[in-house]
Amino acid sequence: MTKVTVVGAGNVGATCADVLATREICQEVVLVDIKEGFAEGKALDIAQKAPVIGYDTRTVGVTGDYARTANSDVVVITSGLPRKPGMTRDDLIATNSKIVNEVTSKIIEHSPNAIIIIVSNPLDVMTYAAHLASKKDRRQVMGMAGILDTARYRAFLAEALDISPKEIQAILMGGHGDTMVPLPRYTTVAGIPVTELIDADKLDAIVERTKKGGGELVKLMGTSAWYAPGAAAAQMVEAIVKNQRRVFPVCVKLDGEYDIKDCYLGVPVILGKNGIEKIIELDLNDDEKAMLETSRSHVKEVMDTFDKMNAGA
Ligand SMILES: NC(=O)C1=CN([C@@H]2O[C@H](COP(=O)(O)OP(=O)(O)OC[C@H]3O[C@@H](n4cnc5c(N)ncnc54)[C@H](O)[C@@H]3O)[C@@H](O)[C@H]2O)C=CC1
Ligand SMILES: O=C([O-])CC(=O)C(=O)O
Repeated sequence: MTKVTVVGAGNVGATCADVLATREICQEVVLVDIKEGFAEGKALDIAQKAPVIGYDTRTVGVTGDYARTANSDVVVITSGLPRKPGMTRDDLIATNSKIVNEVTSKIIEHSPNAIIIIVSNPLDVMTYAAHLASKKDRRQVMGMAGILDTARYRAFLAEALDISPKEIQAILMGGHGDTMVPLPRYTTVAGIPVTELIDADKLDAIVERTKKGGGELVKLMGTSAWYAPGAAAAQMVEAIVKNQRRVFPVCVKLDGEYDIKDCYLGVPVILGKNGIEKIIELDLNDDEKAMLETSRSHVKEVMDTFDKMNAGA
């Protein structure tokens, strides 16, 4: 039986659980929250949708009962505060690092073999926090951001070109923030380089909109997005539990790849039953390397803030 736990039954966690169940990605989903009754309610609602839509996945909700999460194959951590208008993702570090530390330790106690996917922000540094707390191999602790960021980029391109978003293949690198590095040189429309189909200035505008894509939604809604993020995390779970070996941008600790060490950044990987099966190293040009370095140095600064907070704790 494939069992997946989603910690945090808020907007992103509940959406992820709903996609996992609706698409029958696993047999059982356990939703956990600290708000009394909240996860139970969300799980019951998803279970009651099953007869209408027609799916078999069982959905269970618990309040802080980690014993019920035991022997999960994959755990998605979405617990933590979302940002409000005027905040950056990095502003969430103090609250969310405590939550991610605590939750990861409890998860590992009951599911030592689980592959962990972090969603909580600031994403790259929360992946670092979970990796430290779990003491697991770096291939088994990863962050979800790149699928979401490329989905935004692909959606904007599809709209501009008036074509199906399914036709757009893209990859993107770097931290999950305004320094992310979309890669138009590696973007195609059914195999046709996107640069042959769209003017450079329009493409530049789409790249800029993508970088600030999370903030655009926060401004519109007063809190951050959940449909695309929840679905993106579920897509990573699917690649792992079905050993699909799909290629996605995923946040992982770099250990010499791209000449970067000890930093958590989004890079193209092959995702399969062991987690990160392989990191793909692209032959970046000088401009792309410079953008990746800017992103690395920003993430490293936030990692240093995390280290200082922990040293003082
Ligand atoms: N990586 C990415 O691309 C994205 C990341 N995010 C991040 O995901 C996180 C969740 O966002 P939302 O679901 O919108 O927030 P939300 O506020 O709707 O849900 C968060 C849930 O976490 C729960 N929680 C807090 N502490 C907990 C603990 N110790 N144990 C279990 N549950 C706990 C809360 O009770 C709440 O139900 C935020 O940090 C947000 O910034 C959101 C969208 C995209
Ligand atoms: O923008 C936020 O705070 C949430 C997030 O990471 C995203 O939607 O990309």
